[in-house]
Amino acid sequence: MTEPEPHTQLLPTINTDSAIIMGDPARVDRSRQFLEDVEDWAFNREYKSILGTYQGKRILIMSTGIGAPSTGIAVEELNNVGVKKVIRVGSAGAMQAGIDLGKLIIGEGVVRDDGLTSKYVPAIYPAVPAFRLLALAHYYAPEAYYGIIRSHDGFYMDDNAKNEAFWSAKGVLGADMESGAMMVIGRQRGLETLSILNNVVLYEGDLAAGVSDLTNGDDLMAQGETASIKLALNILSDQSL
Ligand SMILES: O=P(O)(O)O[C@H]1O[C@H](CO)[C@@H](O)[C@H]1O
Ligand SMILES: O=c1cc[nH]c(=O)[nH]1
Repeated sequence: MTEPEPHTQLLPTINTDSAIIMGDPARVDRSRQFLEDVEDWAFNREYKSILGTYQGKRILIMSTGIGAPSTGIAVEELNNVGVKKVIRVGSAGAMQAGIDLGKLIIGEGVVRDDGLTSKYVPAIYPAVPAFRLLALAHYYAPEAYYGIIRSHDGFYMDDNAKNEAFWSAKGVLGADMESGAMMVIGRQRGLETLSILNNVVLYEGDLAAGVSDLTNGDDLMAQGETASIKLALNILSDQSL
């Protein structure tokens, strides 16, 4: 008998090639309302998973916890059970002035400022999304902000302001902690990936306060979260895939 994956508890009997991942297990619960025929799958460590259908397409939604290592495990275990397309629906801090709260930032590529992915492939290897998924994002959400994002490892770093000023000046749009790992490891395993981020911190705003506002359901951020989940569902259920 096939054993469940050790961390996510997934099995090939999830019977879908498409998954949405997100850091926060509570966001998985908030995603239920958009699916039909919802089935709880597992909740082990930080990995909470549900299955359901959206416009006839069966889709897995699963949390990964925070950061590259736990996301790397999630991507590996998704691959082990037959998932081929993964979209991250995360939160981010804006790195350019003028990107309002709740606006969507979609990565055309990621600055790999994490510790894990260079253990897979050298740092000169690009972290990029799948063109097919990115093209569908443009179709369903032409108004989103598209560009380079930065995935980092340290939320409470003494040199945050300096690093953000540096990468902002290079044109980076927003920061998260998982997109780079998902894209690099996903690409190594032959998966198609995309990252859709809901802005929860204005550029040069208070990082911790922004994340708390998301937890407390601030209106603009809640709307951004809903928009990001629906966009991922529309892409993964598109007939062209
Ligand atoms: O809201 P999630 O998906 O967890 O994403 C962002 O929020 C967390 C930090 O507060 C990090 O995981 C970051 O990438
Ligand atoms: O600024 C932010 C906000 C959320 N998550 C991050 O990684 N950075």
